[in-house]
Amino acid sequence: MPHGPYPPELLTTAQMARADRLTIESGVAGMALMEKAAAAIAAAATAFLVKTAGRRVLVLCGPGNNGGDGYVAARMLRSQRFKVRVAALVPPESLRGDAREAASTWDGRVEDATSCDFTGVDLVIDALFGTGLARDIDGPAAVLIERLNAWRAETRQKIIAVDIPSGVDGTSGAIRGVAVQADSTVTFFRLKCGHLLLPGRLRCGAISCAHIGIRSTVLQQIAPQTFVNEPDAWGAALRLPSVEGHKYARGHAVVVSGGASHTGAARLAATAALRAGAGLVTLATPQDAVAVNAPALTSVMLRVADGPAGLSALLEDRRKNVVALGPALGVGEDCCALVEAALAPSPEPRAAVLDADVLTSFALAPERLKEAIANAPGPVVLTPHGGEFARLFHGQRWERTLSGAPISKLERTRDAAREVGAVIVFKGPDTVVAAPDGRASILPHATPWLATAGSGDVLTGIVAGLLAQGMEPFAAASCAVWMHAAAAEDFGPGLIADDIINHLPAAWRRLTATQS
Ligand SMILES: NC(=O)C1=CN([C@@H]2O[C@H](COP(=O)(O)OP(=O)(O)OC[C@H]3O[C@@H](n4cnc5c(N)ncnc54)[C@H](OP(=O)(O)O)[C@@H]3O)[C@@H](O)[C@H]2O)[C@@H](O)CC1
Ligand SMILES: [K+]
Repeated sequence: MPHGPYPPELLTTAQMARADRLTIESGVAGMALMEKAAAAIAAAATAFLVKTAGRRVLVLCGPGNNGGDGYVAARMLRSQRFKVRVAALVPPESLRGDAREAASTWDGRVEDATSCDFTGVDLVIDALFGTGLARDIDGPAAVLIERLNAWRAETRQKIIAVDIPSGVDGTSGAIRGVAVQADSTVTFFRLKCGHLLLPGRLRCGAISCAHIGIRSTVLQQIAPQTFVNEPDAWGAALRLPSVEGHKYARGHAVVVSGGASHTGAARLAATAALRAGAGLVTLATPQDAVAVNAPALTSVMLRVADGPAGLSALLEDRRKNVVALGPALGVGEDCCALVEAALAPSPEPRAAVLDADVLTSFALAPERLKEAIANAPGPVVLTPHGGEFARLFHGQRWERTLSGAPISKLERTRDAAREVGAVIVFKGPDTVVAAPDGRASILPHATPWLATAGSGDVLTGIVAGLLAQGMEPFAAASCAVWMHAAAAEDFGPGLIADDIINHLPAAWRRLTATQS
C-alpha cells in the first residue's frame, strides 16, 4: 500500500517527460538525473538487503531510460559488494542517448533477460519499462514478466520497481498486457496518476518518491491539475470554527429522508453533516416517517416536508444553505421532482449534494439533471459509485481511445464533471474527485473496511457539512473523501458506517494537526 504523505501534484507520463525535458534544457545533464534516480533505487535495495541479510541482486533492464536507471543502480550496488547480475531485453549496444551512456558504465556481463534464471536471487530490480511504456507488452517481454511474477509468488522474494512496475500505464493505472507485481516502487520528482489509480496501485507495493534534481518550479509551466487527495491539496480552503462564531455562521444543512421504512440512510447522512461541522442540520421527513425519525434523533432537527412542495417550502428559509438528497429516497419520478425542487432557483446561494437513488433516477434522463444543475442556485456535488456512474454517464463507457490508449477513471470523472457541470466524487478504493474546471484529486489509500452498508450515506453527509461551512466545492468534496477514509482508518477492522461518524473527531484532530 502507498505510504504518504507525497508531494501534492500528480503527473501524467507526458507531463513527467516534460519535467525531465525542461530540467535538461535548463542545463542539468540527463545523466545527472539518472545518477540520482539510480542512487535512490540503490539506497532502497541496500536497505532491503541489509534488513534481510540478502546479497544477490538481479537487475532487469529494458530498452529505454528506465533500463538506464537499472544499469547505473547495478553499478552502485556492486560497488557496495553485493553480488549483482544484469539481464537486458535488448543488447546494450542497441541503446540510445542517456540509456546507452548509462549502460556503458556497467562493465560486467549482460545476460539475455528473456532466458535468465532467477534461482538464488534475493532481490530483483525491475527496470524494464517506466514512463515510456507506449503499448501493450507482448512476446518475450510479456513471458519474462509472467515468469518474474511466478518466481515472486513461489519464493516470496521481493521486487523493487524503478519508477513504476513495468506494464503499468503511468497515466491511467491500466495494465498494458501484463505488469510486474512489485513490493515497492521508487518513483522520481512526483507520483504519476497511475501510481494511485487501480489496478496500477495494487502492483506498486509501498511507493516512495525521490528527489532527483528536478526543481518544482518546472510545474509552473506544466500546470498540473491532478492532486494527491491529502490535506496539502485543499487545507487552505478549510473553514475552522472561529472563537467569535455562532452556529449560524457554520451553515444549515438539510438532508431529505426516505419514507417510513427507508429512513436510516438519511439519518446517517444528517449526523455525519453535523460531525463534519455544519452549525445546524435538519432532516426533512415525509409525514409518514415522522414517527420513525423523531425518536432516533437528538442533535439533528426534524421538519416535515412532503413531496416537492413541502421541500420547496422548507428551503424558503434562506439560512438553509445546503441540501443533500439521494440516500434511500427511492428511484423514480418522485425522486426526480424532489431534486428539481431542491435545485430550483433561489435568491440566496444554496449548494446541493446528490447521491444514490437520485443518480439512478436520472439515469434515463441525464439531460434533465444537467439542466437542473445549470439553473441551481449554487454548486452541486454528485457522489456516484461505479454502478451509478456507469448508469448516469453511459455515454462514457469506453475504456480505450481509438488508438488503444486506456481512458482512466480519472479522465472519465473529469469528462463527466465538465459535461454535467458539477463536482463529481467517483467512489471506490481509488476515489476520484473532479471539478468542471478540470481540477481532480485521487485518494491515495482507503481501508477495504470502508466498503460497508451506509458508508456512502455518511460521505454524502460529510460533503454537505463542509459545504454548509462555505468551503469551496472541489475542496469540500476532496476533504470529505479524505476525512471519511481517515475516520475509517482510525477505527480499523470491523468498521460499520456509524463508526465512521463517531471517528470523525479523530479525522478532525489529524487534520488540524496538519494545519498548525
Ligand atoms: N532523462 C530522463 O528523461 C530521465 C528518465 N528517467 C527514467 O527514464 C524512464 C523513462 O524513459 P523512456 O522515456 O526512455 O522510457 P522507458 O520507460 O524506459 O521505455 C521506453 C522504451 O521502451 C519501448 N517500449 C515502450 N512500450 C513498449 C512495449 N509495450 N513493448 C516493448 N517495448 C516498449 C520503447 O520503444 P519504442 O516505443 O521507442 O519503440 C522505448 O525503447 C523513467 O521511467 C525513469 O525511470 C530517470 O532516469 C530520470 C531522468
Ligand atoms: K519499471
